[in-house]
Amino acid sequence: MTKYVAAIDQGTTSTRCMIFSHAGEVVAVDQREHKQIFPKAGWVEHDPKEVWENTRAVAAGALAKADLHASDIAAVGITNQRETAVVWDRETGEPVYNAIVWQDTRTDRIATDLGNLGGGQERYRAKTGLPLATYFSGPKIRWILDNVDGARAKAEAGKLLFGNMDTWVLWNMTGGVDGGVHVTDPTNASRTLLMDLSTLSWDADIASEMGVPLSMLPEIRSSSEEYGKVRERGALAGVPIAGILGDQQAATFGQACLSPGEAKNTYGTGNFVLLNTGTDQVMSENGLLTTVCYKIGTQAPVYALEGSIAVTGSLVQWIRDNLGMINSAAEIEEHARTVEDNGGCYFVPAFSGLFAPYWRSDARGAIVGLTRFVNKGHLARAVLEATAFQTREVIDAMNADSGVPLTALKVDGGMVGNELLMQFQADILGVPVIRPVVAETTALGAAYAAGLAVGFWESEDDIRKNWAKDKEWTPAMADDAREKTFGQWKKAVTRTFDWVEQED
Ligand SMILES: Nc1ncnc2c1ncn2[C@@H]1O[C@H](COP(=O)(O)OP(=O)(O)O)[C@@H](O)[C@H]1O
Ligand SMILES: O=P(O)(O)OC[C@H](O)CO
Repeated sequence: MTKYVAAIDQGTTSTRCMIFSHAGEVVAVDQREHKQIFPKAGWVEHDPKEVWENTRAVAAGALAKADLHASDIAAVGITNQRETAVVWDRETGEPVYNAIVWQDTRTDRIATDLGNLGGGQERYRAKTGLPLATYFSGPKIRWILDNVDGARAKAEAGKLLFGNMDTWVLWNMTGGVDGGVHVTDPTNASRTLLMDLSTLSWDADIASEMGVPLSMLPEIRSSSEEYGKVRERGALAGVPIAGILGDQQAATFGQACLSPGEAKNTYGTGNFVLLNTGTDQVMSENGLLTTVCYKIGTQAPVYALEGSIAVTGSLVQWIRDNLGMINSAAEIEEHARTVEDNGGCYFVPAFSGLFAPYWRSDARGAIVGLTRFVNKGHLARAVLEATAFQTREVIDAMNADSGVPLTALKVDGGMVGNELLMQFQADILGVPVIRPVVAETTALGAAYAAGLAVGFWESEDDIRKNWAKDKEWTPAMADDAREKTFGQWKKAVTRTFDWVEQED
């Protein structure tokens, strides 16, 4: 009997393959980073072919590290950075343009123009659960078809395919031009601005208004079922691909947030707080998204409220790569520990505008409160505190929308190894912050979706049983100090508004 399940985690900065045991323990990991391409201010691209090469390499790498063969793997799940859009030629398999990444703001004008059509903003939100913003895939597809020579004509002739990274990876893994499967799941489809949240199908009116031919769009299946088998040439040859979840929904699943009212926060390139709302679609009045949390086989879809924050861990990367202030992400904590507090300094990283709860594409980053007193340590603190303050803002919005205050927050992702940040997060929220033993919940969630489909795990109870607490941080800050510093943060945020003129 096969003893393991694999997951491909195609993230914003890297691609990983992880292999898990039945107990949900990590057996092997292989990971490769890909280039971040910044052709101009506000633009962010990835090379889809590099991502696919990395996927193949890490799949082979993880198997080799664990000394396993494809026949030891019961199923593979795919999880991915969401919204990032790839358009490729179905006959050659060649992308017609680089992948336009979720952080990219070039579609500002397209989003504004769509919003100006009759009832735009509200109509989109009511149907798709999303605000019309640069973040989502639909306007990115429109941009490619409008700007790449010959692309629109080819798309209208049925020669081009669209996919988020899940679909691009799945299509290639199942054979590409030789019979690749063109499929997505509702968690990814719900991030395009093109899917009707109630029917889980593409909305023909919106697609037509957006200028996206339906023939380009993948078939929407569930998050947990067999879509196809890995092509014979590849590592993992013949293994069923049986789970797809957008990375934030995968982390929610991997954190066993399987009942209404349970929430998690993932600290990666950005932060994403998801609250499971069960089979109810809760429409936010406070700047959150309504999204599909998961759909297991033929079961009813489960929905979530989401607070998406564009820049958190990537601010630490920026301090490392663009300023050279630290050599590694972990080093930021050492600098932050040299001081008692932020010295009055606040860093609002509105590099891609501001996402939830503001949705301001006209905002840009700002460091405020500077005096000659402020040193490297204060700046390091301000960088880490920015993540915690932004999280507090989306949790406040969530509490207001749901009417039920959160009592504890489960956390995961690359930044949760930062103890200073985790303590400050508990302080600024005023509720405990809890980290699980397996912090790789994104890949684990995709593995669970795939494993459930093939009977490797029997039910969601197996997922609950596998979850175990590693560490908990309890709030230690006085209420007045908390509200004072949070008030200063909110004031700092207003200083970033109205900075850029509309982008063409
Ligand atoms: N100890 C740390 N302190 C602060 N930030 C960290 C630390 N370790 C990693 N990070 C940040 O976490 C992010 C990586 O997290 P990860 O979950 O791997 O990201 P993603 O899946 O979004 O690519 C990076 O942006 C990095 O700067
Ligand atoms: O790849 P990550 O972990 O930065 O996640 C990106 C999100 O899916 C964007 O919505």
